[in-house]
Amino acid sequence: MGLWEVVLNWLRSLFFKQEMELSLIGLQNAGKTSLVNVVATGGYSEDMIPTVGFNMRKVTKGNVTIKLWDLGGQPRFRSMWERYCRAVSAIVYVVDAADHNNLSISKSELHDLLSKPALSGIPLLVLGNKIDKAGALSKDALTDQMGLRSITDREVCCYMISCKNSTNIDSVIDWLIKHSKSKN
Ligand SMILES: Nc1nc2c(ncn2[C@@H]2O[C@H](COP(=O)(O)OP(=O)(O)OP(=O)(O)O)[C@@H](O)[C@H]2O)c(=O)[nH]1
Ligand SMILES: [Mg+2]
Repeated sequence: MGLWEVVLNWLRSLFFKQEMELSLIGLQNAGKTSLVNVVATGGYSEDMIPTVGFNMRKVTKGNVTIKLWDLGGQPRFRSMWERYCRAVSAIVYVVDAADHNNLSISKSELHDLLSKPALSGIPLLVLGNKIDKAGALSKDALTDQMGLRSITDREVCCYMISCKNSTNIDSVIDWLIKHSKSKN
């Protein structure tokens, strides 16, 4: 990119809204819909209804409008994950870091998804959620158990978060905004 183009893009970003599209993926009960609520309104509830199919939400942060596809994580909805990931700027994969019993299935669903040719190269943000719970894994342990070091064909980033306590939600939003800009 030439200098003139960089300056133009910067000027454009000051005056025009940018849009990005994201998909939120992960097993049922991981906290995907809770994350959408926390990012959109800051609200958190224990009393959540499992997502049937998918929901679409638009959230505006600064001059970036983020279109979020919040997908259902139950087994019957997993076959549609790939379809909703094809056009996105990034895939956000949410894991319940305190649910040790479901980690290996979460890992295999993630690696299955990433093996789809249509999704090659799409940046991946893995979020270990529920770190407020006793027994939640550390980032290192989660990285290990999810096999994240073996993913070398795309940019991979991992944060440990709590939707309940709003821990690290700012870092997530910063990462998302950064990836919307690099796309334009
Ligand atoms: N302790 C704790 N519980 C959380 C946190 N985030 C979400 N939960 C709880 O986890 C449960 C499931 O949350 P959802 O956001 O509905 O999970 P989901 O991934 O959207 O589930 P599906 O829509 O079925 O795929 C709810 O009872 C939430 O209150 C967190 O950070 N800490
Ligand atoms: Mg949901």
